[in-house]
Amino acid sequence: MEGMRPNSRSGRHRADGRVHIPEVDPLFGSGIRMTAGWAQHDGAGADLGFWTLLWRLPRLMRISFGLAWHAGHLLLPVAIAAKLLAGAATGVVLLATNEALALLLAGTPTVERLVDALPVLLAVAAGGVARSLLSSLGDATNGKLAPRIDRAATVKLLERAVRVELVIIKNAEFRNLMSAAARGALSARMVTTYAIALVEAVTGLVAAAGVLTVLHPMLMPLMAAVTVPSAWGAVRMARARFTSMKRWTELQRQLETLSELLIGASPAEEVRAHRADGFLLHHYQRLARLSEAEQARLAGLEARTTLLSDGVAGLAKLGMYGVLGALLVSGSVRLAVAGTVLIAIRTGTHHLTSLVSAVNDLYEQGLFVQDWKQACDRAEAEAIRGGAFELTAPPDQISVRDLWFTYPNNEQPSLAGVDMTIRRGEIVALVGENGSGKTTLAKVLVGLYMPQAGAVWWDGRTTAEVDRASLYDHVALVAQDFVEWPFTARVNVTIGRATRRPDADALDASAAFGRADEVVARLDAGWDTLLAPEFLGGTMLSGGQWQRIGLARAHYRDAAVVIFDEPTAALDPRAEVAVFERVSDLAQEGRAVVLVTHRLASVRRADRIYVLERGKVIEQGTHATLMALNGRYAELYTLQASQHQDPVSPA
Ligand SMILES: Nc1ncnc2c1ncn2[C@@H]1O[C@H](COP(=O)(O)OP(=O)(O)OP(=O)(O)O)[C@@H](O)[C@H]1O
Repeated sequence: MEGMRPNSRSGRHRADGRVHIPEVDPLFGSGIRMTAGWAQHDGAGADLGFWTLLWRLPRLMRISFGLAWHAGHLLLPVAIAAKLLAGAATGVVLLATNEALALLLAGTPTVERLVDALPVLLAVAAGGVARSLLSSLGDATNGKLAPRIDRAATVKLLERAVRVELVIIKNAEFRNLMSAAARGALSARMVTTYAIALVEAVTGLVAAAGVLTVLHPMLMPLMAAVTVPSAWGAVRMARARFTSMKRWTELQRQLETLSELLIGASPAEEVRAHRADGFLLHHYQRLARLSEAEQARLAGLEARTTLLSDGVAGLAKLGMYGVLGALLVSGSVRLAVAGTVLIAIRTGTHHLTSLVSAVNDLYEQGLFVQDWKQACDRAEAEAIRGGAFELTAPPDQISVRDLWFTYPNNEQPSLAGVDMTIRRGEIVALVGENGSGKTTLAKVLVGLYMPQAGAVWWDGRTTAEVDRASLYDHVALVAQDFVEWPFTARVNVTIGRATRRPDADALDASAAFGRADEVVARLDAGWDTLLAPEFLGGTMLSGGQWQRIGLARAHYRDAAVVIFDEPTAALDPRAEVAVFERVSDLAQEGRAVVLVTHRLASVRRADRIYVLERGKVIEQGTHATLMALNGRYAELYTLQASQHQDPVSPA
């Protein structure tokens, strides 16, 4: 337990700030909470005293207010001003009430006295109406502002995230920050909502306290004595709810995971065939009971806290009545003032309770907004910063010299001193065992990753010198894990070059290249079929059908440098042969083709083959020279070829 500090019975905070649930769950081990960035602030307020929260609030609110100003300009000041004026109206209503009571209770009630009190009574009513109108104006303005903040925060995060270097966006720590930031974008609107509620609570409280002080200096401490127990109850319950939420959120996520597994489409086959349904349902019930127990515990605590705070407040009220009575008897206050005091104390208690809960909510949501800010700043700092040189024409040759590349958090380099060259009109094949660095090399070649040492030359410029967007303009990529866009078949191909004007001939040619024409012909709505079974009317494609669509997309991109990373892994033999023939055509048309594959029969036609092992090129040459060399390539090739021969029958 070194490096931990006790927090609650349900969990401990480690020195690194992550939550550790001590009980080991039979399904989730020590909990899934620790992996999710957004979960780290849930219940954050539970660790701090109320005054510490108050002290840290302005810094958190500054970020949200900046965003609110950017999203809605005057809307936030208008909402705050409306709530301030509503608070002032509360003060006016209290003072007018006091006047009215003074007039009405000055002696035995008569019609004249009532008539005299009428203007003041009208002022009480008008003040009440004004307060409601102003408060509603504040709420309506905030209602207009909140979705704008939402959009502004989310769009800012998306715009920045999409420009981040690939190596960073794939990093686990950055992914956690992004997941917290996505939640923070939603929290930004809540911070302003709670801040406006806070303004209303503070002004209401100040109005009540101010009126009491004006009436008699002794009355303000009286209100404090009556409201403090309620405030204590509110703080205690807010804290208890936070602490409980830690456990509840954890259980809730586990329950959601189980219910997704039970009703989800992708695990459905295995859930049935392996009869996992009973197992999953049993654990769902078990965890749901835990969640129920936690909620029941909280309800019990709430009841006890309310009882205690109400009891103490009752005693305080008794004392207050005693003091009020003494003041009345001694003639220090009039009967009318005593009536106003009771109303003011009720108003003050209400606003104090709202204030406490607004501060708690503000702090917790503010932490998420801080994550959003941090993620936006980090994304900006990690944005792709290419050189200034615009690559208007495609390169004639790409070459790498003594190239070294190590992924962040890896100790071993994935590329260690690689030399290679590819020219337009050539097919270069990268082969080697799993993890030898083929995919990494292909990505470094086209500027998706930047080498730590050595350089990738696109003609006379390195990838670091050129503007990266202009470089990507000349690249088409069929990645191993190519994207299955949840859009129509047409968009799935044309997104390869979304800026191109619709061109039916080009679309047909690309479909023919990847043999996607056969796939589209079988779709109910042809090119307009939605390829996303998760949406109504969507269709599901097989792995090989998707691969054909991916190939068509790369062709539609019409780029001079084409990377094929295992382009035929899911294709049937006929489609595979056809695709490899068309890959040769691409080279003959003057493109530079990099082919990463384990199907060695298909690399025989390559102009050069590079054999990689642990990030190094160990052999290179044509198929014929490598076979003659009788090294690793020849060994792998012979091994694969032998799979196609009939087994020798035992004599
Ligand atoms: N995003 C990543 N983060 C960290 N390490 C990575 C990442 N991608 C690859 N690696 C590591 O880099 C090395 C080379 O991986 P690479 O994907 O380039 O191999 P490959 O030759 O293409 O393998 P395969 O034939 O299995 O596709 C491996 O050791 C792998 O673990």
